[in-house]
Amino acid sequence: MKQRVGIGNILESAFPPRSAGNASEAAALPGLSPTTLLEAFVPGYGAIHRFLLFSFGFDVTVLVSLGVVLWLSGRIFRSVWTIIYATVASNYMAEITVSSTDEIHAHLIAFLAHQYKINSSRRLMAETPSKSAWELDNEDTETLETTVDAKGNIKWLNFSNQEAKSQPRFTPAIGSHNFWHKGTYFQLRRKEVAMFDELGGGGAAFKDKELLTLSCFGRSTEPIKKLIQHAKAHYHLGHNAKTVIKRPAPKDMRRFGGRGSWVKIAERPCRPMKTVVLDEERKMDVLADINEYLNPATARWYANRGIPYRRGYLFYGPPGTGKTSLTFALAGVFGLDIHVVSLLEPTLTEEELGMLFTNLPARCIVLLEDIDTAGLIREPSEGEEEGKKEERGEKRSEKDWNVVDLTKALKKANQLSEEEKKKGISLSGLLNIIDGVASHEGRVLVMTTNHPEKLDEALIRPGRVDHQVAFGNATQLQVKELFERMYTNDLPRTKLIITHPSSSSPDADKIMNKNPNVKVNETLTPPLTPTNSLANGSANVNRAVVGHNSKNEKLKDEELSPDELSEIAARFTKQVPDDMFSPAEIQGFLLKRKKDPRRAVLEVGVWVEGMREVKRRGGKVVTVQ
Ligand SMILES: Nc1ncnc2c1ncn2[C@@H]1O[C@H](COP(=O)(O)OP(=O)(O)OP(=O)(O)O)[C@@H](O)[C@H]1O
Repeated sequence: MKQRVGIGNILESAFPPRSAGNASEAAALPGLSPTTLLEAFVPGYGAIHRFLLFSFGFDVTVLVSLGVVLWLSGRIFRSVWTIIYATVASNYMAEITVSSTDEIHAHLIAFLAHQYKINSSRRLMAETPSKSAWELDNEDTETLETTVDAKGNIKWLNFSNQEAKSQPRFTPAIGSHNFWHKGTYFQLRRKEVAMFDELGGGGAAFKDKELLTLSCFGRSTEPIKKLIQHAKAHYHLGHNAKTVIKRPAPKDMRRFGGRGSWVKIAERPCRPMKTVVLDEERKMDVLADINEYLNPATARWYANRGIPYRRGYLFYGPPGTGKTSLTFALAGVFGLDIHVVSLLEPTLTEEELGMLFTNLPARCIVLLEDIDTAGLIREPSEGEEEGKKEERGEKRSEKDWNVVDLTKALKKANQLSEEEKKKGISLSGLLNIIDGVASHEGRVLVMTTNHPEKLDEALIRPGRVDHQVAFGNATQLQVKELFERMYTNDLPRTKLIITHPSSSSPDADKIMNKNPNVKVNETLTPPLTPTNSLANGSANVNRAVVGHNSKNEKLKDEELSPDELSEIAARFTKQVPDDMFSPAEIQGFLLKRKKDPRRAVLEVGVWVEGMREVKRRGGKVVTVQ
């Protein structure tokens, strides 16, 4: 019979168990000693034990027993701790949970990412933050320059490694974390939960949602509320001089309702009101009107008189005359977010639009751009429909119907309903949402259009549109203003760098208090492409960068005094006819000569003639730029 030969067997035969006759051994290893127990559970343990005992005089059982005792104690301690913690947590701890569908979640995560205490945690999650050009500009420590080598080759700016240089953001990983804040000990639990989410069309799927639970000792949630408030303030601190633009969240997120129905799509520096070239009186009218409306006392005034607290504005005029620009400047002045809605979005239904309006913040601007192209459909009344049929000669008696007609009619009805479905929002639906009984109060609604004459009367009746502002092509005065604004010397670029609360200066609160740990860093205005230095390089390079015109080379990048600028602006303005070009067109012309006002003066005559010709022909492709 074949015998199994293993290491255990070999050791067994080499170190057989002592005979029971050995009295001292028997006393040391009684029937239920740890060694016999281990022998029962671990095959071959006895032989190993004897080998180590005989060879090195080392009783491994002592070590193993110690390990088992420690492991058992650990288990017992953990179980006891869990029970104690659960008892303490349920009786002596307060907690607040935040869902990732709410913006507070983002505020808290951003705050915790900044918290040096969390940063020192051993379990972090690395995220690639998406940053806008403005944020990158604020963070750039070095100012890039375009340089020219000895051979006259231009070294253009290159951003190929910008992704590599960008700093990841570290946030607390999924799990538990502890930290101190303002003398309070907090526990943070971050976890993902799968939610059963019904999708449109009868489908369903599991969706991940994150829950953030903050807890602290004590029966009051006050410290957590303060922490959340602090996180919110911290988040908004960097956004004070920014205008936040939001749009409806994707369809499956909108379903949860709440403030998560809107998502931030952009955040840009506030547009100063003075950069919008518009008749000063008209501008002041709008500003005063909105200022009056937003005053908290006005809400009471409206309520006392039973007037719905809503205000609508219609900005109308040709393309590129500043309708959107004024909306952004207004948002900056009043510190409001802009909620942009496109009524052409195919997935947006009337109910959803209504829900989106009910989830607007108390004060905000809602922007409905190009309302005339929004494809709003006015449901025809029965009379109108009959009339149309008669016009088309479609009216006939019931007897006239045959099977072919019937099939055609059914097919058409199906197609129509598909089209209707795609259109999504009807005029009556929109009217209801704007000022129906359940519609939101407190918002500023701005509708823009290039064709006010195409709008339905009902849409712009007082109550829906309370203030209309006309925009037109630039007057000569406005042309001068645009010119002067383009060539006014920039003030030194002032960068506000909020220093990251580091371990040496850990107090993030200093940022929140009015004694901020804020470093104001003055740097020069961004460098110009070195056209002057290029002039010393090869003639080819010079032409490539400078573009054309060599006559005014010596005048480039020259700083103009206010008097000189005003004089050049007057010469420029004289050549631009009143009310012919939109501010956007003039801005486009000037932008191509943004470092060279005198060149703009020299070339504007040719440009005006060329553009006049293009407009006369009704063409779209410009021959002069
Ligand atoms: N009145 C203005 N003052 C200053 N800049 C203007 C003015 N009008 C237009 N611009 C400039 O022209 C560009 C387009 O302007 P804007 O989007 O505000 O025009 P709009 O009237 O909303 O156009 P559209 O009807 O096509 O939406 C912007 O870069 C803006 O700076």
